[in-house]
Amino acid sequence: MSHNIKYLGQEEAQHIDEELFSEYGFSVDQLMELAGLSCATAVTRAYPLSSLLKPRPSLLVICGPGNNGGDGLVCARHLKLFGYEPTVLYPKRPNKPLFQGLTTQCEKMEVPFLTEMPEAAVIDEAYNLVIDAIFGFSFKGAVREPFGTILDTLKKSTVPIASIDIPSGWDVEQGSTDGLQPDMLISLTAPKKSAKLFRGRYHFLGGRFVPPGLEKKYDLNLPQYPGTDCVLQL
Ligand SMILES: NC(=O)C1=CN([C@@H]2O[C@H](COP(=O)(O)OP(=O)(O)OC[C@H]3O[C@@H](n4cnc5c(N)ncnc54)[C@H](OP(=O)(O)O)[C@@H]3O)[C@@H](O)[C@H]2O)[C@H](O)CC1
Ligand SMILES: [K+]
Repeated sequence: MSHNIKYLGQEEAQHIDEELFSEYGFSVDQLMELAGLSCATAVTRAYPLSSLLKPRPSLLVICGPGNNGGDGLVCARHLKLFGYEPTVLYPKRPNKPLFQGLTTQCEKMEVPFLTEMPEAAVIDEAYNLVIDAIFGFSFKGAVREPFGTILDTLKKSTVPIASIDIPSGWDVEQGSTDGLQPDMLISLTAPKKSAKLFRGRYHFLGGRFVPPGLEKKYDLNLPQYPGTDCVLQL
């Protein structure tokens, strides 16, 4: 789609996020729910149940320690409601009611949690898709464990990866030459600068919650979402 949508720098993305909470009155769990629902919906568009190659509609959702990981938990819960079989790996869990609640919600939805990262060959055998909810727009510096090992394993796996907001391990603005190469990217609010280097098949925009004043202030120039859809293919 040809549209002059703005690609955000890291600080700009963080400022927009802060303003949504401070000036515009949203709460984190509200936006996370909408972001995660967008991600689950985008996955159903790119990988409908009928297109999956394995007999069971199994997905592996890997969640990191920040809000990107929270989006992943919400996404997993909605994908379960949509008929998929997500399994979650959540190795570093923040001690905060928001994330504890999202974890309980997944458990009550009978979404299994793994205790360790499977080998690449096991992932290839068991899952149709990996959802990468490890790092979002606050990622900085060299990857720290256990996520370095997790990302190395993902690079060895041949299962397609759908990344939420940023391919994890990529610099938010500069990307990465030897990093993950996801098949899908779901940009939230607006794409980040590194999204220009995305070479996968599906780029979706989600997070249909931006008030007009904020869109104008940051010149986001967002495309119009069709009808009542919460996602848009870019
Ligand atoms: N406005 C929106 O569009 C919304 C987007 N949402 C999602 O939120 C993320 C951004 O969430 P945030 O919590 O700010 O940050 P991250 O999830 O990217 O990650 C922060 C945690 O990651 C750890 N971290 C950072 N760098 C490294 C590294 N090099 N190695 C290992 N770990 C790293 C960091 O750890 P600390 O040690 O510093 O604690 C953080 O814990 C955005 O991308 C969207 O997905 C919201 O859901 C809704 C609004
Ligand atoms: K990610």
